[in-house]
Amino acid sequence: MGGIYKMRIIVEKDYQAMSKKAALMVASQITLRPNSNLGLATGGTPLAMYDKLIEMYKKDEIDFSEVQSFNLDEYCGLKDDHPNSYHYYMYNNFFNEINIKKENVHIPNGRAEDFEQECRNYERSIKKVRGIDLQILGIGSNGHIGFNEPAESLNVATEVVNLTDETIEANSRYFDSIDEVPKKAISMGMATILKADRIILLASGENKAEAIQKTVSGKISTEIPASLLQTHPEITILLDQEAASLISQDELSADCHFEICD
Ligand SMILES: N[C@@H]1[C@@H](O)[C@H](O)[C@@H](COP(=O)(O)O)O[C@@H]1O
Repeated sequence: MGGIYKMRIIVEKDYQAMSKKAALMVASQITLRPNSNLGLATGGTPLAMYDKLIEMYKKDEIDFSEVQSFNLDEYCGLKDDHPNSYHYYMYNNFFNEINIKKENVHIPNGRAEDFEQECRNYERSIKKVRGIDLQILGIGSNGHIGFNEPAESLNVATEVVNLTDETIEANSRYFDSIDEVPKKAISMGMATILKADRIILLASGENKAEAIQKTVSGKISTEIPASLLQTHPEITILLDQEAASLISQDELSADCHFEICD
């Protein structure tokens, strides 16, 4: 079989090399389609990718003027200018340094008066632009993507979600204390994510190795939400060596492409 359904796993030697490759992939997408719709992620992992994209923009190698962006998620209850809100993160780490138009930036409103309406509107705003061309994802150490936490069933569309204790604890490293971490967030659902034409999942470091091993293992479980990515026709898993350290090549499904870069 030619195998159009092929998961690509690319292992780069370290975090910087992984981030550079991710930035090049995003840049190619924008070069091919200047009015691309990008799905964007927060967290520590994509920070160096954003830095590299800023560098490329400053060298006139990419133009974001026609790009639309859609963030995966936002905490409920934090003001946009709270240093831990994903609004603040995106402007502070990326948007303020590039020429994306403010009206083309979409981030769920974690302080909406009517959350259900906000979630429906968010889904509608993605549909209105004919969907996401390229979705960037990180992964939680429990296998979550966006804020789709391990559970018996997962949300299809954008919804308000309860964060698990594990996620609250993991994300408390960005807050002054664990009590300050919001307990709820708005997150794109699994179908919202899986509808993207292309997906790149980034993971770096040993603490992601187990989640990555389960994500690519050839089995799907709602207890590892990222494992559903194995059903996507255009998925690239971009890793550093530590994050890839528990992958056993025998476990990978036959149509998986595995590549180790020097
Ligand atoms: N909702 C975000 C995810 O989108 C992100 O992938 C994850 C991992 O974050 P980090 O990259 O900091 O490990 O954290 C948060 O929970």
